[in-house]
Amino acid sequence: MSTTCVSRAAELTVLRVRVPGTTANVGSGFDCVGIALDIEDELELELKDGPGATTVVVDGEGAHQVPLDETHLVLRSLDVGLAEWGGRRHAMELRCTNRIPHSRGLGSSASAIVAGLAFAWGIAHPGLELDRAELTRVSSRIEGHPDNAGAAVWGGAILGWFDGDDVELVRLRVPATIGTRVWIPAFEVGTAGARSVLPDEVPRRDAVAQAIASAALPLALERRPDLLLAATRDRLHQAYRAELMRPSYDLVLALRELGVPATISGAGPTVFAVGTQEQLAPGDALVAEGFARHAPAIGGGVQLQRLG
Ligand SMILES: Nc1ncnc2c1ncn2[C@@H]1O[C@H](COP(=O)(O)OP(=O)(O)OP(=O)(O)O)[C@@H](O)[C@H]1O
Ligand SMILES: N[C@@H](CCO)C(=O)O
Repeated sequence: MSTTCVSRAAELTVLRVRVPGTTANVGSGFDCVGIALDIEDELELELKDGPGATTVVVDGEGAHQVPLDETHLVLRSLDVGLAEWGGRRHAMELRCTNRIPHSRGLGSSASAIVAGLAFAWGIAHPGLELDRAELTRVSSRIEGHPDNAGAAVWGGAILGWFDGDDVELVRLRVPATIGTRVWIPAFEVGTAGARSVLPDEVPRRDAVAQAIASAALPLALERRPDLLLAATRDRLHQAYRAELMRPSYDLVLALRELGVPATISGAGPTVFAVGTQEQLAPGDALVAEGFARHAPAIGGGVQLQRLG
């Protein structure tokens, strides 16, 4: 078994992964709706012969913050993938060009996890296409919920949830007439902290309102943009997190007041909006100081390429 893995890995030189950032929740779809965005990290893993040390080189977002050793999230996820699918660690160099901002609600951690798992798949199964269902299962287990991870794996928009240890995932067909906007602030909010302020129980009227909005959300994204403002209305998480990201929460309220289907992206503090050009236009005219506004296309899923 180990002989097979050594000879397989020795045929590989460099694996390249491109992975999109993602927005989660889209308002009412807490922990289950995600959309990939065309803001991509690009990573290369150079495999060297035999065992030995791993070096990590990071450019771009998080370059001076992420660890450059075995605790790097991509390497930790790669190890989980190798334990799942077989294959062993060689000496290697990991090179990351990061464009997804960290701790802003654009799914950077899920993307790093998916990238590490895609490398592991490439080592364990050279020549085989990525098994996206497997990647979704393992990345969602590491991340804890499938919204960001599922969207990073498959691209486009997804609805995903745990069914025991498995993940049920439905790909949503969002028409090309639907666009997105993100307003990215300079400050960061960690996901763990943003989850810790959520209550364990909510009033029944909020639960009912959330059920109605989240039931309408896939329909609104696929073919009823006129429902997007109502379907993205949240009663479960955004208001509870407002004090952690007051400027973002206020911007969401101002945009929604103008009819723009705006939400907090993931656990924040980026603000996200989705809709037709007509629905998004009032937001483009709004001055939002302290935020960098972008109009990313809806992104594709993780890609694994073998070079040499
Ligand atoms: N490309 C990366 N390489 C290494 N570590 C990363 C990378 N991206 C994220 N991380 C780790 O994940 C942390 C950010 O994760 P966190 O879950 O707080 O935010 P997020 O994933 O950007 O946002 P959200 O989950 O709300 O969309 C970073 O501080 C860093 O430790
Ligand atoms: N659904 C998650 C996304 C962040 O990982 C949350 O809002 O906490």
